[in-house]
Amino acid sequence: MTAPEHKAQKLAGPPAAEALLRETAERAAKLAQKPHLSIVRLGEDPASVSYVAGKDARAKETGLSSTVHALPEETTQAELLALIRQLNGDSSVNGILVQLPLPEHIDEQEILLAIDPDKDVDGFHPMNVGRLWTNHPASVPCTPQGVMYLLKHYGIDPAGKRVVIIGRSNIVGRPMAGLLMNAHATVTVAHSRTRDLRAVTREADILIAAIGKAHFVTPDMVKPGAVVIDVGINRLEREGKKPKLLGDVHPDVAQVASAMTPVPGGVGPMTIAQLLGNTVAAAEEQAKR
Ligand SMILES: Nc1nc2c(c(=O)[nH]1)N[C@@H](CN(C=O)c1ccc(C(=O)N[C@@H](CCC(=O)O)C(=O)O)cc1)CN2
Repeated sequence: MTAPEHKAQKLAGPPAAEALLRETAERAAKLAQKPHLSIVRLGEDPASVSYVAGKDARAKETGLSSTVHALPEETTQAELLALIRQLNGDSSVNGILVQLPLPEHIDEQEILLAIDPDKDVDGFHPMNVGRLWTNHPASVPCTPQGVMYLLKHYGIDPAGKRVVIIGRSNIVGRPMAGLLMNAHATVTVAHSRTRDLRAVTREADILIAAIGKAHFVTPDMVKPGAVVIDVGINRLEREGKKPKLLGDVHPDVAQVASAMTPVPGGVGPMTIAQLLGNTVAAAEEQAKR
């Protein structure tokens, strides 16, 4: 007789995202003014078009108002800066988000720096990055903050655990490390120059993959019983069909892990829910003034 194969618990994103959206809607309803989110998008990249449409629709369903500024690809740096300054000065706007990636001719850092830190609902402004790293977080990037919510939703406490994050991007890896350190985890950030990556990842009680390479994490890289969080969304283009979405983690890892997020339907839905949470939090702070 063969032993039954171990299958990890599925950490599904939608129930956690719905819980966060319900809390966010309740908080929004308590404010005298509907919180307003301004979303800026340049060009017609299909993924960005779809994410921005999702943000706009979810905002309205959650009792916020939102405006999408869909600008042509060839918008200049000066024109984009002028729009951001106008939104900074508009007291009816509580949150500003510039969808990434931006076209190559735009200096992304200058744009993110121009957003009023109090309206920076993406948490990308250096002021908000500093607040996170000094353990006084204000606005925190939506995907890592969403991962923290997801872990809590499923009763997974990172305190005292060994956490390995693969990837050091400003959107996920770095802020994820800050949040987990603030939550009392022992954190390692691995990346393309890490030596003997497999030995490092096998130390993890919680392994977070945010590399952007389809099925990069294989079962031999995972300690049996670890929790695995897959932040990757890799689009596999297919002739005449919608692109297939693949995570950074190979599905066979479910035979080794105790719990694992799927792709799609894992971390992805948390990003938009957390963005709306950040927008309501910004509106609450602004209402105190
Ligand atoms: N200004 C920002 N730009 C980008 C961010 C961000 O947080 N701020 N993150 C990503 C993209 N992103 C939101 O913008 C995002 C990614 C994934 C999802 C999501 O719901 N994914 C679903 C699958 C959706 C699909 O079919 O494509 C899932 O994983 O289940 C939402 C938002 C880069 N840019």
